[in-house]
Amino acid sequence: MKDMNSEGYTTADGRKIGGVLMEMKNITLRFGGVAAITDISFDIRDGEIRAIIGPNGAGKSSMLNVISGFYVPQEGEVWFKGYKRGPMKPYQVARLGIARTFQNIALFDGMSVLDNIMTGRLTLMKSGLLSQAMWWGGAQREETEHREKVEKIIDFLEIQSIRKTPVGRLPYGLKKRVELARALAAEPKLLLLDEPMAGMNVEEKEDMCRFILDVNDEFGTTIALIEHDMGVVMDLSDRVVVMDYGKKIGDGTPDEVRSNPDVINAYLGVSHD
Ligand SMILES: Nc1ncnc2c1ncn2[C@@H]1O[C@H](COP(=O)(O)OP(=O)(O)OP(=O)(O)O)[C@@H](O)[C@H]1O
Repeated sequence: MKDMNSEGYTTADGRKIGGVLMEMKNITLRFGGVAAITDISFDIRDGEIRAIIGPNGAGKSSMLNVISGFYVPQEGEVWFKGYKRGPMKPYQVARLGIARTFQNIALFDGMSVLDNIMTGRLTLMKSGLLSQAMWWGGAQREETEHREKVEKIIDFLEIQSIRKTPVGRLPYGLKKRVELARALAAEPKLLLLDEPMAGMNVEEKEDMCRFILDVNDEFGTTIALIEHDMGVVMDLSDRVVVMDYGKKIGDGTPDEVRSNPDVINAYLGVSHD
């Protein structure tokens, strides 16, 4: 990483990263007496791949849910695109340009791959039922545009051959790819990935890694992910936040994090599987 400032920085591999897209300021989140997150601050820069890692129960999922707007922290502030974000409904978050995948795949098993991916565009669709009835040509044109965008994503993620297959019949790795496709269909500015490699074999992990890098490169999508697999995270990410027992114990490039003694003690020295 070179010349980190408010305008951005340049990664070791020469990519230009922009200014702050999202900022978490002193976030504290409690469930009854349990503090899942204690006073954590960090930012996510425009165009970067940012990982949040940590042992079981460290608070990663809780943090992803704060970023996605699903949880509202008791203390602290969330800033996105220069505005302080208040409590929001999921569709409002989607309209802001934030999309996510889930650890336990959340797709419609009985529906085809294509139809599942189309659901990702729902928040972008202007035509409701009434306007479709009154303005049929316009609605058709809109439908065609949505289909074209979705077909582009299908090509990009190399899932043309399964576009008509019901999702329930697909192997796990492909379901994960379809979920990524659906999230991308919303054309997010910030894409949140919840343990994208969980449960995958080595080959599936390599594929997923390649697609995440390609999405970032091709669409310029900023990506924040939580992940257990240390190796994958270190290969993929520009910067990494490390959590342990709800606190932030490290934040920096993969190399910086790897050599941080607190991180080594809390995370790397322990087996978590
Ligand atoms: N809905 C909830 N109600 C009560 N406690 C919760 C809830 N969600 C999380 N917690 C607690 O908050 C702490 C952080 O949990 P969280 O799931 O965020 O960690 P994690 O790092 O994602 O763990 P894992 O890697 O096992 O998924 C844990 O002590 C957990 O038991």
